[in-house]
This record gives sequence, structure tokens and C-alpha cells, in this order.
Amino acid sequence: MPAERPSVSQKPKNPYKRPDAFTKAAKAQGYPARSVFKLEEIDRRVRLLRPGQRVLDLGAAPGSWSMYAAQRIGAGGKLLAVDLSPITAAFGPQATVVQGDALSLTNEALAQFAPYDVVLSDMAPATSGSKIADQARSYELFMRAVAVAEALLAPGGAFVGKIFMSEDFVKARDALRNLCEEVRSIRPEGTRASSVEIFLVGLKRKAAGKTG
Ligand SMILES: C[S@@+](CC[C@H](N)C(=O)[O-])C[C@H]1O[C@@H](n2cnc3c(N)ncnc32)[C@H](O)[C@@H]1O
Repeated sequence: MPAERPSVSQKPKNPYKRPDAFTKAAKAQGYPARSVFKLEEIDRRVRLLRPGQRVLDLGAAPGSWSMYAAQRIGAGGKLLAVDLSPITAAFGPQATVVQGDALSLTNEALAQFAPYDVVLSDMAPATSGSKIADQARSYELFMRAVAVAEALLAPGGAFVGKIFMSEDFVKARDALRNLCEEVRSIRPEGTRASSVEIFLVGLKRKAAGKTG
């Protein structure tokens, strides 16, 4: 099983106080970022990823989520990893990397392996120093990911998107409720205590014509 969480002896009693155990465990297992444990927890809780699936990963750099997803979908799956920044991590022959801005890339440019079984977005803005501006940008990235899912996610498919907590959270959750039968909000254990992020998980994408 990929991405083994920190062992009981490594893991602090309160991971929010000493989150470095997650960073060390990620590096020890060859993942570039501790964020892998967030996806691993979401996967474990909602049974997200399976062999043979087609996955779109938006905001994929430096590559931990894509590495994890590529292992879970195996050689029979397909993965498209997209980020503004270059991605140097290797995900295997089932993966293709696109460097670009998800806000301006067309849905066609993201459709290489569509329809997708899973759309992931861990996209986050570079922090600007303004909490309000960062929240607004995070909402924009989240809503773009939902729009991409609306265009490219298969009926029955699943969505995971990161958003910074703000007044817009309810609008974001409603947009996902419009798309998926079941919506959950998850704040994984590996999230830093100071972080304002939360993940909205949409399960069972509604069939076309059944949204709303
Ligand atoms: C928290 S990191 C993602 C970490 C990644 N999931 C991993 O496990 O390695 C957020 C990423 O979102 C990307 N990002 C932010 N805005 C973006 C945009 N408009 N289009 C594509 N990627 C974007 C950033 O470049 C950054 O690499």
C-alpha cells in the first residue's frame, strides 16, 4: 500500500503540534511533499482511487498526489497532472504532465484522458499577504476545478478540491452539491494547525441533466 502514514512511535500525540512527522515520513517514502498524507486519508475514508481509473490532478506540483494516484490506479490507469510550475517527479508511463494555468487552459486541453473517474484539485494561490485576496483566489481556483469536473468528470465519478475557509465556502459547497449526489468536507489529520484549508469531496457525479 503506498504512502504509509507515520508509525505510532513517530507520530506525535497531537500532529497539529508537531506536523514534521508527516514531512519526514513523506520524504522517507520518496514523496516530494507531506500533502500525500492528506490524499491518502481522503482515499482511505471515501474509497476514492482504484486500479484502472482515469484521474485529472490540478495543481499537481511538486507531485506527491500524482505519485500516490499513479500507484493506486496502476499501469492500466491514466493520469493527467497539471500545474503552473514545472513537475520533475516521475509518475510512470500512465501519466502525462501539462505545465500551464488551469484558469486559462481550455477544457479541451485538459480532456486528454476524459471522461475522468476522479478529478483532484489541490490548487492553492501563492500567499499574497492579504488574507481576503488569498481566500478569493482560492475560491476562484476551486470553482474552476468544479467547472472542469462539470465538463470532464464521468457520471458516478468523484471530485476532491481544496478551498481556503471563507464566507464563500457555502457557495463552493453548493456548487459541488449541484454536481454530485454526496458532498463531504474533510480536514485531514496531516493539515497544519495554522492552515485555513479544507477539502470538499464530491461523490457520485450526477448524470447529465440531473444536476441541481
Ligand atoms: C499545495 S500545492 C500542490 C501540492 C500537490 N498536490 C502535491 O501533492 O505535490 C498547490 C499547487 O497549486 C498550483 N497552482 C496554483 N494556481 C494554479 C493554477 N492557476 N493553475 C495550475 N496550478 C496552480 C501551484 O503552482 C502549486 O504547485
